[in-house]
Amino acid sequence: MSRIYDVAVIGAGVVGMSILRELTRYRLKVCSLEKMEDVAEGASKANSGIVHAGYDPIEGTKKARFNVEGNNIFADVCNELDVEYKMIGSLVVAFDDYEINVLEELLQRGKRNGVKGLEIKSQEWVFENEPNLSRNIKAALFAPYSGITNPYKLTVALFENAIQNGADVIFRFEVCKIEKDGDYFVVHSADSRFIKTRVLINCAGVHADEISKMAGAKLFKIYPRRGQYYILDKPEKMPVARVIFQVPTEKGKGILVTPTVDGNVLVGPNSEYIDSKDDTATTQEGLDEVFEKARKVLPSLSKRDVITIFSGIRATPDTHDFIIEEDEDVKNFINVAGIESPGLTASLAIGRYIAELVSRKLNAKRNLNFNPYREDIKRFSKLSDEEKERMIKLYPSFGNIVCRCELVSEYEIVEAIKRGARTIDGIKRRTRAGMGRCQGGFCTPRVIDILSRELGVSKTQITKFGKGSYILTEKRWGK
Ligand SMILES: O=P(O)(O)OC[C@H](O)CO
Ligand code: FES
Repeated sequence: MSRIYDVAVIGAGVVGMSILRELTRYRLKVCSLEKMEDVAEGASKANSGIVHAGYDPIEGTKKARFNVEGNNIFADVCNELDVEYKMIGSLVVAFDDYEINVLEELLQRGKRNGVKGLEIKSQEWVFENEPNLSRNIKAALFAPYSGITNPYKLTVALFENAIQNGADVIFRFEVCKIEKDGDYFVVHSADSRFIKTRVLINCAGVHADEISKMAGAKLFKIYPRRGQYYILDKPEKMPVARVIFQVPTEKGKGILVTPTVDGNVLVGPNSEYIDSKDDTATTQEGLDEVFEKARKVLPSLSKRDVITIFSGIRATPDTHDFIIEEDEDVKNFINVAGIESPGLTASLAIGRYIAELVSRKLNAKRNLNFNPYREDIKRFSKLSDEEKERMIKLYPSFGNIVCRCELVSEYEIVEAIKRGARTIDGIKRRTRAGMGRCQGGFCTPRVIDILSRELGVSKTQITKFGKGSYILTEKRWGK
């Protein structure tokens, strides 16, 4: 296989997919190269899903610029892509005078970064508006334009819209060598495929330092920094209405408590440097740290409500800021690296910035057929009874519930497969089948059946996330 492109993006996380989608606004042949079987397999599937206001990053940094720009456009892009985004606001809570001073610093920094609406609220205001928070809280910084989204659904939506507009995404393409051939980069995969491209963009997340080195470009280091989380069952009444942060420390923004757009409660993350870039284990120590710190803010937090735990790995750069630049020595090689928090918020603005930069560089014309709109899969759980009836008449499989915890129909699972899901996790992230209270105990075998039927492969070929993560084996004993 060999294909020739104008632009190739390495890595199909939220940043890579945002850049890819923005590139399709121009008349360019573009692709993304992804080593896994699906999009959002790295940090994009395991983070807090927070759309930050922009008071945290130091003024003048790329983090500050793209955080604020990203926040400003987030609602519009989510609207175009039919992705949930709720601007619920956030509080940073302070427990003593020292922390109240930190709130003041954050307020001033936020103003310098161009963040609107920041206010320090009194203890009374906090208790009136967030009655379940600890009575030891003395004040809080309120940011009305902070919000929440679903990070992997956003990545999927960007991917689908990029494909709709003519981009290619090549999966299972693990980049192992990058060479120059005249004006082209030749990018080789571990399984002996290659593509050629005029511009190469490095969005390889925790592996971005290795890719930059492979291209002979800037040397930097990405340190994997893990964060562990709890997800709580959907409560009858949300214990918090906003994203609740504690004051940041040198370890980051600290452990937060937030509603998710899907109606669960998310608690985490801690912050620990680890040796392996792939070590997404959770540990008792890490989870205990998360729970204790979160309980300080929300004393009613109970482990009885936990339905699952997970960890995600931040791509922390040794430069202390996002690395977003064309390489000084390797022309047409662009690093978009070290995109740790607030990377999700920044991703949409980074996409626009890079696509404009590349279009100028290649003198590309506008793609007049670009369609910014993408429609989400119709969801059984979201429709009224009349709408459900109408859908079931049109598509009988809409009336067959596969995941009873999250009320996901067979129609939704088949639709997710048509749109590119190939694994159990791919189905889970697109439909929520497996994300309910029983964590897939009931629905996973049925999802395997549907994947096997729709893809025309045996059930033993179905994986959780590709790369040998098989669920079933052939029967090898007895009759
Ligand atoms: O601890 P930080 O600063 O990396 O931030 C992690 C937050 O959960 C970001 O949403
Ligand atoms: S039935 Fe799907 S998560 Fe419980």
